[in-house]
Amino acid sequence: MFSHVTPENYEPQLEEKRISMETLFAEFDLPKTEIFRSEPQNYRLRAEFRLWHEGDDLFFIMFNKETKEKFKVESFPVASKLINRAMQVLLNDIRDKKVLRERLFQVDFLSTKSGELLISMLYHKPLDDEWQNQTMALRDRLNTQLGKVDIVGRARKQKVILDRDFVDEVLHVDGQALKYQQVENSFTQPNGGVNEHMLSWAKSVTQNLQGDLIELYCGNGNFSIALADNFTRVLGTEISKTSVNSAQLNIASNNKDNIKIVRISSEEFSQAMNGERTFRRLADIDLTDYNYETVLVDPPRAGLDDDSLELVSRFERIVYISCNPNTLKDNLKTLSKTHEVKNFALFDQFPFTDHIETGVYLIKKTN
Ligand SMILES: C[S@@+](CC[C@H](N)C(=O)[O-])C[C@H]1O[C@@H](n2cnc3c(N)ncnc32)[C@H](O)[C@@H]1O
Repeated sequence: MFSHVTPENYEPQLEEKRISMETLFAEFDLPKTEIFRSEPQNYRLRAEFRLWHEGDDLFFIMFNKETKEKFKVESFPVASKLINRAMQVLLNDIRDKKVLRERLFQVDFLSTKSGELLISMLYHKPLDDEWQNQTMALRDRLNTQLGKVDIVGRARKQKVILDRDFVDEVLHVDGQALKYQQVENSFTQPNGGVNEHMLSWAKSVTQNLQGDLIELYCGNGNFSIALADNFTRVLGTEISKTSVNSAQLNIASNNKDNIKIVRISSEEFSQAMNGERTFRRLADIDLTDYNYETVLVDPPRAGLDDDSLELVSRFERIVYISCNPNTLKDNLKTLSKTHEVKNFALFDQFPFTDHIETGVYLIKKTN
């Protein structure tokens, strides 16, 4: 199923993406596409598998997107080496342990470049003390074989954390080591190496801008922290409580004192900026005090809603990180009326899939 995921096939698939992007965006006056490569294999830091039980045996399975048929996954070449090792060690360990394997239907792995691993085990049964005792022993065995491993158990209305439900990642950006807490089940960029390229690219396009940075969809502060030194202040906004909590922690652990993060949706933030509504969550922040020249957006696949798009179009400079070329194209139709694209980058965050990550830097037209 994954025989095409080889170093030899890497460049041709990337070239296909470059051509498809340049065709899709042909109507815009774009600069040359900057290309940022991934490792051809073992680049994905998170992976989720269903479990298949057959008599006394159990396997990881995935489903064929076209035929919907299940297939057995013994190794997953796009996932990190640590995840591949953990897949085997975990199954071999729990295969003969009734309490651990019974009614286990999914396992999620979250690994880091820094060598940590969090395993989430999802069950169709309540998790009792016996399960917890056996899982602690499992965690200790995995620790001796795999390094720093944590396990979280999930069942209906239940989440059991043994020690931690997060990993600590370290990303290297232009010679700086940046620390990020990444919590189970919250958004993190899946390809750590390409994420480092994205952060470095965003740093380079915003170098020497000064002023303040307003950021929509800031997640755990991935860009906020990497870009903080380029700006006087950073104001990040994000809807997920878990990600906002991580962002606050990450600001402290990276010793940044010029970043504020607010838990607010981009739609609500646009309303606050337009003076249409006031929010208690923004009570400590004087929105009139910020310099609104540079904005960074990294929206989900749906792209920017109309109000956020309108808000963003008021800024002099826009950094737009996109994981969906089609919604990016729609949004660019509006933004290119007022802004010119200065940089256009393809980040190969998802090799051997149809997904394409893009970075666009725009500045306001002078007329
Ligand atoms: C593609 S992720 C980017 C996160 C972050 N910039 C990063 O690099 O890790 C999109 C983020 O938008 C958040 N989000 C989704 N819908 C939102 C909304 N309506 N308003 C604000 N944030 C939203 C998600 O929780 C997620 O953290």
